[in-house]
Amino acid sequence: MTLDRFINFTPKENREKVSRLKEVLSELGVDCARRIEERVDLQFDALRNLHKNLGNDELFLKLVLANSVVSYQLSGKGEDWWWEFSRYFSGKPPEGEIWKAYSEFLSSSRTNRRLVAGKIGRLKKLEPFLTSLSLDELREYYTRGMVKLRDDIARTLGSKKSAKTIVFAVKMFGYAGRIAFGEFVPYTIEIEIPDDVRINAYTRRFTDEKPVLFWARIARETEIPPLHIDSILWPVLGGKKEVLRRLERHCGERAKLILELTKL
Ligand SMILES: Nc1nc2[nH]c(O)nc2c(=O)[nH]1
Repeated sequence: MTLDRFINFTPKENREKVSRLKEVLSELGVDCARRIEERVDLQFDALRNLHKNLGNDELFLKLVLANSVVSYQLSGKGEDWWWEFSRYFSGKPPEGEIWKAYSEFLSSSRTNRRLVAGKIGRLKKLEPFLTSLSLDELREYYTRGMVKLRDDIARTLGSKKSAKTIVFAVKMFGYAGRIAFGEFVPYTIEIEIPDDVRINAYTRRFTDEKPVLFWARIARETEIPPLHIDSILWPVLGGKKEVLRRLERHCGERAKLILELTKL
């Protein structure tokens, strides 16, 4: 029996704000999340650029997984990191082991300079898993909803299934799968939101509950999977001017609702 059962922990939350949050999210829905992912999120563009330049679906998908598991403690904005990744490997595709290519890449990176030894260690652990995968197996992970992918990466790295980089790898693989296979597979409700600094700070406006638990509940109540909620929130919370311009250009009337979320 855990201590939680003895302590009556009721998270404090701002009910009015949470109620409006749910109304806005429900009105936007998964369709709008998809539009933001594909037309507004600069990370999606970075992946499209890499895919075009590599001309190799299998390598592309594996690089996206590798990059996701070292996407933490960045020294710049996530959008800039994914573009740095895209440009670097467009010009210098790895010819051998991916972790070795990262030793060189991270030593010159502007946006991912911290904890480099630990990040290379994670990539070394991931390497046999990536090497073992064929393009058909990667396709199967994608078309079956990516839960097995999450479980297999978590086991390989010895991480929790809800760890930020694990669920984030699923998010980015969802982008990459769409680009490589030309088919949209929605994220499933059981995969948690990546609990990064942006999402964590935003969650505090509504509740003192753990972000992952809070967004899992909001996901159930709005029927929008947490990773799609992340896609609605994350780009606009970054406040990049280019993102705001794209939002106005591609989301029409719904841009106002999305911007309202940033003011809650
Ligand atoms: N929650 C999210 N965290 C991120 N970090 C990063 O580099 N990209 C993301 C993202 O899309 N969501």
